[in-house]
Amino acid sequence: MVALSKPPIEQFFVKPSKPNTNNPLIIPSIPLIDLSKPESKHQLVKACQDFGFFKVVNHGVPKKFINKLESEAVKFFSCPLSTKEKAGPPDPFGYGNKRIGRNGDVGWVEYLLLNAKLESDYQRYLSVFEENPEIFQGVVNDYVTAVKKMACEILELLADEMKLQPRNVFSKLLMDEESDSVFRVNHYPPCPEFQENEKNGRKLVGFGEHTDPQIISVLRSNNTSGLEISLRDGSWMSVPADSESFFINVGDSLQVMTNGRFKSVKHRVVANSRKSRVSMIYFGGPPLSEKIAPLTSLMQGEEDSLYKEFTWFEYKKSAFNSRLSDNRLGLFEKIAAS
Ligand SMILES: C=C1C[C@]23C[C@@]1(O)CC[C@H]2[C@@]12CC[C@H](O)[C@@](C)(C(=O)O1)[C@H]2[C@@H]3C(=O)O
Ligand SMILES: O=C(O)CCC(=O)C(=O)O
Ligand SMILES: [Fe+2]
Repeated sequence: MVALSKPPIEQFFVKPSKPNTNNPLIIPSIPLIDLSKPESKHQLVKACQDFGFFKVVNHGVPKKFINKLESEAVKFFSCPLSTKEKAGPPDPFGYGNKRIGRNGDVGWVEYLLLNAKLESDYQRYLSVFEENPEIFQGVVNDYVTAVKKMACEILELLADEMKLQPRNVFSKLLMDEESDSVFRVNHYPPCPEFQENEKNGRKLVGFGEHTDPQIISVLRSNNTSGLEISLRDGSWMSVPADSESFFINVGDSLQVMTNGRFKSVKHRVVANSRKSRVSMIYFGGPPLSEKIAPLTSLMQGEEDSLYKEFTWFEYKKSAFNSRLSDNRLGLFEKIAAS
């Protein structure tokens, strides 16, 4: 078990939310997409429109890359706190513990936030790994390269199905040398002091509700559940963990580029009092100078753009000044004329 430093436990309680009002006979389920099947294109578009979230199998990411990264991550998080803190605080990259971002959000989580650029200098974090420090960098590079390839394939299938030209209209933003993508490894340690509260139906915030600002996020976790997505009626749906699959979510920037057709899904993580959860997420983002606006080729007839144009730099700056649960895109929405 990993000992994390203080803050009162009440700060980590999930606020009560709306009960599920869906017809219990039509329980929504997470779309499952087999990337090896030709019908996946159509299913991908539907999942991005209906949920902004889906699970993929036959993803092509080698199992050995996933296992190696998980074992390096577990090794890192098992180090004494004083050792891990040498890799922090995150500014924006590095080791973080309980504090998420710069604006007062807290969660029962510790994490490593890294630049996803392969040539990034991880020296500050590597010094923690006294033996063979270069192994960590190699393992992250292999994993990120494979996951980015899968993310690009998904984005190209989406563009194909929507008849967008060129088919790399989204994926080229991740492939660009200047792509501003981030990689994060989260560890939610068990919290035995919370067991009593759990009996009263309380939940412990691991990572508070939010949407991801980038284009696309690719998540893989161990077999401890905790991830929840927000449904249209405002209720929360728990996503059963599956360490063999990847979970994909639409980010704010893709919502804007599709003029709201695809939904940037609100999600959160509830921590577990008994089991630890380890997740790794690749956030595929565009270059800082990239203009983000609805694609003209997608706009039909008199369709108005729902968003003011912005560069990724502008959006990112504004996002990083916001709290997790803020509606970040709100500032960039055009007010419809009445
Ligand atoms: C509270 C915050 C943490 C975050 C930056 C922000 O100000 C608002 C967005 C947050 C988020 C969510 C998705 C990713 O985990 C993340 C790295 C990102 O790009 O936006 C985090 C930011 C963070 O942890 O610094
Ligand atoms: O750790 C997880 O499972 C999800 C975390 C998350 O949503 C994030 O880091 O943006
Ligand atoms: Fe997220």
